[in-house]
Amino acid sequence: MISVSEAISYEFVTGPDLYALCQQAAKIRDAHWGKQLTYSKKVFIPLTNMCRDACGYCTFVQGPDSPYANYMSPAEVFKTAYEGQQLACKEALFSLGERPEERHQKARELLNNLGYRSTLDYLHDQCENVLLNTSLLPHVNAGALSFAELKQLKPVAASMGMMLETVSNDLLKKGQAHYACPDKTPKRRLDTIEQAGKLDIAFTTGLLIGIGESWQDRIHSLLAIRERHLTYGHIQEVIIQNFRAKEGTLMAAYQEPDLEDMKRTIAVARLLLPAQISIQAPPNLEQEYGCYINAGINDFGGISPLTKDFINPERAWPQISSVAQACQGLGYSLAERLTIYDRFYQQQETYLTPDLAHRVALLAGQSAYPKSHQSGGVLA
Ligand SMILES: O=c1nc2n(C[C@H](O)[C@H](O)[C@H](O)CO)c3cc(O)ccc3cc-2c(=O)[nH]1
Ligand SMILES: C[C@H]1O[C@@H](n2cnc3c(N)ncnc32)[C@H](O)[C@@H]1O
Ligand code: MET
Ligand code: SF4
Repeated sequence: MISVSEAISYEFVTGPDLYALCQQAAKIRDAHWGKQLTYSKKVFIPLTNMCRDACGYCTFVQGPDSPYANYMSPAEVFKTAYEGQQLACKEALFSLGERPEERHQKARELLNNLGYRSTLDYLHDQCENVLLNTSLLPHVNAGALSFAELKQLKPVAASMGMMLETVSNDLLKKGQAHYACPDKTPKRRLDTIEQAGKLDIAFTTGLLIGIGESWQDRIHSLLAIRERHLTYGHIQEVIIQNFRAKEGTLMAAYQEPDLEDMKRTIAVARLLLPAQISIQAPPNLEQEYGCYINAGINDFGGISPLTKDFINPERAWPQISSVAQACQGLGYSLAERLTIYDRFYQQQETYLTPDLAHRVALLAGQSAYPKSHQSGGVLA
């Protein structure tokens, strides 16, 4: 693993050529993860599209005056999860806006109609709804959370996540991606990762690429994740996600990162992070997603046979068979995994309640759940 001083001084951008960098990264990936890539068969549950933040790239969010602003009802949550189960999905990905009731009267009213005062209390109970009525494992992506909130959710989610996005404070300024986003301050994001570590939650995080951050910011973001993982050992995957420009947003005309930029960032992530952390990139946000394999990813994240990617609804999921073909063309196989990686399931007393551990065991029996490839400490 590269040292901090090496990482910061390393001239990843102008230095090693992209081909050599990718080869180095792929070698580390092959040594740790073997010739197998993974994905998780999931349904997307956009519990609410209201939010107190206003990210300059987001089309998921709906303002209080929008006719589409909503909370899903318990019946809708159940229906989505149940239909997913019928299609052999094993993950219920709860992804939602952050604390809308703290900003919008409309959100308070909608929540009140459901019998709640807090979105996170409602989220907790809807994870329970999925657990009580289906075999799916909830994964919670609810943005920045406190120690108490993470602790409350731990018994009802097999894993959780939150994109760090970037450690750059510059993007909080007027006209930038994170202006007017109290939940996107690097401090709150880093604190969430830290608290999840203290609570032994198998955690997903990641970088959003091309939202105005510099190369140095990307390296510092990766190092910040690495530092916390070296303390707590809880980071299961790091997503390298490319920004997609959307009509009607502040960043509609903003340049999207190109494939080279993505490949270089993926390779750098693979070189900077411990090998046991999975590197994921979504296959629906890039036509040439097969190229990510050569840059060192070992995972494609959640793919749904039922629901669209509500955050990028115009970007359809590729067929799982097409992803498998892309893998095979490069000498890799594609296997299904669960939302919690095997390494954490192997430490179930720490990371899961007995009930969740039992459910993971049942689902693992239904899929070729990839086992951890190598043991070893967090420094592996
Ligand atoms: O379909 C999506 N899934 C997203 N996922 C889900 C992910 O694809 C998988 O469900 C997880 O890898 C399961 O382990 C996220 C999960 C997180 O914890 C944090 C951020 C994301 C972001 C997305 C996203 O933009 N679109
Ligand atoms: C779930 C995650 O999706 C990401 N996200 C939100 N909007 C976009 C976009 N336009 N392009 C790519 N990713 C996006 C954010 O980083 C959020 O945390
Ligand atoms: N609001 C959360 C975040 O931005 C998760 C969903 S984003 C559409 O991290
Ligand atoms: S990206 Fe997440 S936090 Fe930002 S506006 Fe959209 S829902 Fe809210």
